[in-house]
Amino acid sequence: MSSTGSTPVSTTEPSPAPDLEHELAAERSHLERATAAMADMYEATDHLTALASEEIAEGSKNLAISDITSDDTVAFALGKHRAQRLADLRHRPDIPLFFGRLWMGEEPTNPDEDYHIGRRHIRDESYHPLVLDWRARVAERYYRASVHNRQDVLKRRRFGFGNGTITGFEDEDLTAGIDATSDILATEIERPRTGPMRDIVATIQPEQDELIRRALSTSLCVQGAPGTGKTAVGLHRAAWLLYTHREQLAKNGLLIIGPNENFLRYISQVLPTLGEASVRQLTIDTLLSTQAAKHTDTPEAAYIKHNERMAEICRRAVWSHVSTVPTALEKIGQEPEGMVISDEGWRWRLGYQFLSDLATDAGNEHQTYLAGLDFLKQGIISGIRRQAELRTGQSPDRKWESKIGRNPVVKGFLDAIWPRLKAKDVLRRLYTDCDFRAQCCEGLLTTSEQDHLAMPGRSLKLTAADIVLLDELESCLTWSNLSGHLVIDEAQDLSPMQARAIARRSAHGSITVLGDLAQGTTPWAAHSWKELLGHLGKPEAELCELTIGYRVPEAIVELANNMLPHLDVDVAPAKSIRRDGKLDHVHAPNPLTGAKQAITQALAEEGLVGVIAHDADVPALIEALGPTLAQTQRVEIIPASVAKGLEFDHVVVVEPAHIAAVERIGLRLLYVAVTRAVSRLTLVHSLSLPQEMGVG
Ligand SMILES: Nc1ncnc2c1ncn2[C@@H]1O[C@H](COP(=O)(O)OP(=O)(O)OP(=O)(O)O)[C@@H](O)[C@H]1O
Repeated sequence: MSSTGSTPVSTTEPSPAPDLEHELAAERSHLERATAAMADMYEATDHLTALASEEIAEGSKNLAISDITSDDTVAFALGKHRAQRLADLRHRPDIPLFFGRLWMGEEPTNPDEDYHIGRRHIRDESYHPLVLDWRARVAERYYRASVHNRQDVLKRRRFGFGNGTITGFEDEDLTAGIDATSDILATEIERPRTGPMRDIVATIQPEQDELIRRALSTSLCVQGAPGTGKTAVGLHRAAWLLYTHREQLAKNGLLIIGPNENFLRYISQVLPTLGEASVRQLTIDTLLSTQAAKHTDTPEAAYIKHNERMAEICRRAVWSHVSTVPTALEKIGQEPEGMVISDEGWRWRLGYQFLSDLATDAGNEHQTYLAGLDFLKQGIISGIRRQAELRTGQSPDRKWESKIGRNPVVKGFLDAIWPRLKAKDVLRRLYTDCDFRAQCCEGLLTTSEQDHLAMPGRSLKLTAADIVLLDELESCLTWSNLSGHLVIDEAQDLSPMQARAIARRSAHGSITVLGDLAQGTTPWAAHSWKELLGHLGKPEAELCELTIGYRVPEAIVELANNMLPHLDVDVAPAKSIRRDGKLDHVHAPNPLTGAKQAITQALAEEGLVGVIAHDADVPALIEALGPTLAQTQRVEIIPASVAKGLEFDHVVVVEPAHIAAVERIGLRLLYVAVTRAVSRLTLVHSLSLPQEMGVG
């Protein structure tokens, strides 16, 4: 295949070689036309939306604040839409308007169709497409067609770009029957990382495209070794879903959930460059509001609170408040045979059997506590209404019904048999009432485990795990909100209880779960996707595995694969498509001085340098490096616990044995750290390297 240098080269052309310079000039002029057409689209959008806003503003003149009308709401929405649309149409010279071209048909010399493929649709004044959005149906062939399955494609062209202009292209003749490799793809994958994550829209691989374009109704779980493109797939899937199901998702929402703010910052630019600036990207803590926690659990308490057994304990804690009919009748001073309700001279009787059947149905047929209470109340009102209809021959109205609902006997009975509950009160009772706790935890937690839930005093000191439990309790009381589609990255780290909270937010939607069991570093990290998918409420989700590594070069992948058998998970190792890259290990009596030298050397090359150390070693490292190195734009110092998902051209891992020594998860933290390297990895150590690394 051709190279992407400043001169275009084409090697796989079937027929007489075209005049490449002439072709390049034609492509550049197409780029100019597309750029001009996009500027026209910008102008037209600006003009139209400004007119509509003016009209609405004119109509709202002289209105008082209290007169806010639906027009004002429309104006607000329109303003927001306008800003987004204009931002999307604004030309950014650093983002090429197209990256590929497809010729389709049967006759290689006379194609029927010819499309340029880019990040967004661009049309000329007569609505003729100049660039097709990569998400359009026909563009799928750009990613999937091969010599083995041509899908009507005759030729595929990939463009090389530099400084906002086309520097070259390479052509692939799909009718020639020979597989080809792409220099443009290789260059793109090996390009130095200079900032946040980029989109991969120009070089999406067939196995990735397969996942990106899976139907909205399909829930997917993508397991993949480090650097196999899981995050990239998740983000491009989000963009594809929004394009294909815009209206539906505008109503029901699409959310991206990531492990921490660092990670969200790193991925934050991908969707906006794909024209999707309004997607909400949240950490799991923001989604569940756990940052509001003012207190911290002991590790033992946190572990128990995140365990799936807590789901049943919460269920019992709520439903155990339901009393029996005889107890409730006694409590409100009524006879065991039933309840007598007086209302404006009338006396209505509801017998024991009627009440008992109603209470049983309320418990059996309603999955939430408050829905059960409502069913019971409505049942009592209907029972009385039926008697009223028989006696008076008339059907009472709604006003009468709500009066009966407020009747002291009816209210007293409902409070006694089915007291109104608040999630916080239930949690407080679980933590402070020893007998109640024992009753709810029976057969689920040992007594010493139960003790970790105990809390002295009456005031609830909420921890992050407590907030997740409140969410669970809340869901036993009433239904939570639902969402259209959720993309959950680094999902292996979710606890069963966090997964259940997510499940409640996507009960009627679908999800894309991305992760790597080998990178699980929370105390409750998943060991099996099947189990986690069950907690996420999607046991039927399709499980797929990606194994081709696009980030980590072969020599470093080999090191990571040495560690894999020691990580206690059953996942496939990565196969890197990158033959470049360098792995060094430097023995330094003082690892801080060694790190300083390694960073200085790393800075001699292009790209970002990530320095990863045991969390506790980070302050000393920053001090040792001094302000010049520690604050260099190209150097980032990362505690091992938050390195997940990130990548750097050169990674310096400081004292790997310290990281590996972290209880239970040390080796996995080290596995994550070494797999952040795009080109070069230096291991700086004074202690012996952990033997699981299999390094000399
Ligand atoms: N088809 C592709 N073309 C070009 N670059 C790609 C492609 N697929 C993935 N990459 C690049 O490979 C790197 C790794 O991708 P990504 O972060 O999505 O992997 P991951 O599987 O989520 O990794 P990890 O498990 O380590 O977080 C990124 O820089 C991404 O842009």
